[in-house]
Amino acid sequence: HSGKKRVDESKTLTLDGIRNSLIRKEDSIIFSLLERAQYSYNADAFFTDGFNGSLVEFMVLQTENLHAQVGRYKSPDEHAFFPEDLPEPMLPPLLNFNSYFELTSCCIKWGHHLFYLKYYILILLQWECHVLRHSADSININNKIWNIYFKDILPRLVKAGDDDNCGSVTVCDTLCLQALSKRIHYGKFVAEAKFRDALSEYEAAYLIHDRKLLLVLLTYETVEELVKKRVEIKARTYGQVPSLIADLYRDWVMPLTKEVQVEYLLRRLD
Ligand SMILES: O=C(O)C(=O)C[C@]1(C(=O)O)C=C[C@@H](O)C=C1
Repeated sequence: HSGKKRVDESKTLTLDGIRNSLIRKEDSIIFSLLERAQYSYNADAFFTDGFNGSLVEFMVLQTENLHAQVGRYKSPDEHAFFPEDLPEPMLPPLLNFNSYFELTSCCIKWGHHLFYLKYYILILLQWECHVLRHSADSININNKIWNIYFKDILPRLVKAGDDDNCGSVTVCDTLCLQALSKRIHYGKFVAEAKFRDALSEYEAAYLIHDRKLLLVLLTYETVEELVKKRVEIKARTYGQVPSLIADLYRDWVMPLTKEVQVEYLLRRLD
């Protein structure tokens, strides 16, 4: 029994489990990119007057503002594009090892011992689920994702020009950016699983801070081929630009996921 329990508990940390999670995230990415592909580029949505920002910045910031209030960006697999401008959640902190300390100070301050008792218990139950190292919090490549999305991905995906759909376009862009960011930053979990599977190799590369070696260690060409093929097949069932979406995966999505992995592994033992 105990053997089986160990396997169950570690299921979420295995590379296979994490790869399945990446597969599910593919659907949101493909679907939101194909929705966006119905509209033209609509540069007006990205025009910034240098003071108020662009319509799409407004949309992403306001969406993040709302989601932050229910604690979205306290989760280790969520990364905001405008993290510095977000409000604290209205809900009690969600339950991981780090929030134990926030919670303690909160309780001392307000004396809500009973109210928070259930959260203390849940924290203890979830102790094991704290998968990533603390240094993971400092990795957020959303600025890069933003620039690549507007400069490289969109121009390949959509027609140039305007079709007077600025509003719809900003909604689509927000969804695309969030889906891409979530998948790419999931690289942290992929890297953690790989590190645990091959401690000594990754430790050796970490010690000499060798980015190239880390990249070689974490790259699986055959898996990348499979991902590309699968994305192409999925995109074909929805729309007319299957190979383009697969190419975007090859050129941007997978390389950025690997970049997050390298960054994570470089800080994993700090
Ligand atoms: O599945 C993995 O091992 C990953 O690291 C994910 C991923 C990807 O982005 O899909 C990235 C690098 C690997 O070469 C293969 C695939």
